[in-house]
Amino acid sequence: MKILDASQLAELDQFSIDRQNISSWDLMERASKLAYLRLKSILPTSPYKVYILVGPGNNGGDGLAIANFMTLEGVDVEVILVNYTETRSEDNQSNLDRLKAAKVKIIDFNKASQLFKITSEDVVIDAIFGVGLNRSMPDFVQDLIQYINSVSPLSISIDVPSGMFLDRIPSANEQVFQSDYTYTFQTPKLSLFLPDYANSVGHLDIIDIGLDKEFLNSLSSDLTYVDLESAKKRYRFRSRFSHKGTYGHAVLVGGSQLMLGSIILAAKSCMRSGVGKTSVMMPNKAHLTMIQHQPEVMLIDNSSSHFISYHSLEFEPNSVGIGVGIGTSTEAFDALKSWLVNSKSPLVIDADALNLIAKHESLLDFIPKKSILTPHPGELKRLIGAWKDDFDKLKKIKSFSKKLDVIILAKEAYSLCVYKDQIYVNSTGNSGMATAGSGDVLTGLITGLLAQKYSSMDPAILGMFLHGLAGDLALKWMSEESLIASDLIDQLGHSFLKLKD
Ligand SMILES: NC(=O)C1=CN([C@@H]2O[C@H](COP(=O)(O)OP(=O)(O)OC[C@H]3O[C@@H](n4cnc5c(N)ncnc54)[C@H](OP(=O)(O)O)[C@@H]3O)[C@@H](O)[C@H]2O)[C@@H](O)CC1
Ligand SMILES: [K+]
Repeated sequence: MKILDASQLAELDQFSIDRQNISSWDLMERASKLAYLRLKSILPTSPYKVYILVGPGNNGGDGLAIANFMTLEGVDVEVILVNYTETRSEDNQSNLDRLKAAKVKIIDFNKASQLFKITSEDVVIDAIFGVGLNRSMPDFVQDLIQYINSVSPLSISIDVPSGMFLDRIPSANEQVFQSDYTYTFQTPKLSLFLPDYANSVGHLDIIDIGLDKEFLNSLSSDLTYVDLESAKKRYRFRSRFSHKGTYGHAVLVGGSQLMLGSIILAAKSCMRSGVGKTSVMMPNKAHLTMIQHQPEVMLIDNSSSHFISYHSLEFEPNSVGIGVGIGTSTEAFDALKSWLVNSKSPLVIDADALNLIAKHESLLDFIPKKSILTPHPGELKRLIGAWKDDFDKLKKIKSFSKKLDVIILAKEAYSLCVYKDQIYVNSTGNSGMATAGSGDVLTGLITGLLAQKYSSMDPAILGMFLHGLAGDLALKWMSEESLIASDLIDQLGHSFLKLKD
């Protein structure tokens, strides 16, 4: 699914209105009705009061329309008109007139107004600013948002939390509404996925309001939200007339004296990726353990019992994944260098291989083009340097990717797969996956997909999607707390099945 900017969203809006021969008011009514239906399912069962904070624009118009639906169903609603400008949009005005006629309680809230009192038992719907926010909010709106955040009622934002910009992170003294739920319309917005906005979005729902799909697809955007539909398009069905040679030979290189589990996890995950063959180079003291865990795996001669060895393959693998558990010793550095120098095709590079590259910049020159680097935030920082905020981070990742011609998969709550100017945001995954070994499973999976000749960014994009989906599927049987990396491997088969539904 494409991620659009504010002007594209307005264009899409207008096109859909014309094509469907409806008014903008009809579209607002449709969007608001759908948001209200979601809202209904999360409202408290005990008595509650709803405050709807409404700006003078179309986001406020949505809020007023929702107020109407709630009133019709007998909910105790109070509308607060947050008047940050005197210009009220036409649809906002029509909705306001309708509410006034229905005698709903409506209060004006201006620069000079006193803050009204709410409690944590109340429900607050935020329709102050939507995607139209284009400059710092006036102080009295900031104060209002700060107050509501401090009380922490059940909070729902319409389209985006007020104070969220689509193209920048607010400064330290700017407020952003902190929602428990955000109902965004039609297409997600990049800021909703960025860690700098983590406290503001809450549970995200993307509501299809029936805007024109054909026109949406025709809009050009470097930003994509990887949902099931877009993952399915990348998946390749297997042919009955295939053999193990069809699906490639993956090599995984990893492990060191005290870190041997990671390479075992990566190998097990790789075996579940659909790859034809998996060979592993790891310290020889754990060879037997590896085979006991996964007898399908083949071993590559490795003379050291503590470290990985140099590249000395007598065959050309279809992919190599290197780095998990290798440590940052001189031996690991030398071995890594030999793998980088001697590999003829892109590598999957993770964990300590990334730390070694960050520490020894001379290694950068040897990274094969189109390699996939999978840093977690700490590794990313060592690699590209500290960033000012998430937009600055994206800029730095893009320029690193362009400079080295590599794909960066930045592991986050919403992982980002970046190649040059293109950004793919993952939709799957959960907090239970923040656990040791989770990254090793991802490395194994991507290495296995890369061996199957999935083109360009597909191994990274599909790998990140399937990995997150495995985590989500695991939660059907267990809690986030109890999820461990091995559970992800167990669910990979179910993840693949979803792609075939
Ligand atoms: N796209 C869709 O599919 C649909 C969209 N819909 C809804 O419309 C929403 C977008 O509405 P919107 O364009 O009217 O903008 P909104 O966020 O209400 O802001 C209002 C105005 O405030 C102004 N302004 C900006 N910053 C300011 C500041 N700091 N201080 C003071 N003023 C400031 C700025 O005007 P300006 O002053 O720049 O001329 C801006 O226009 C969208 O989020 C969604 O909820 C749905 O109804 C249906 C389908
Ligand atoms: K809002």
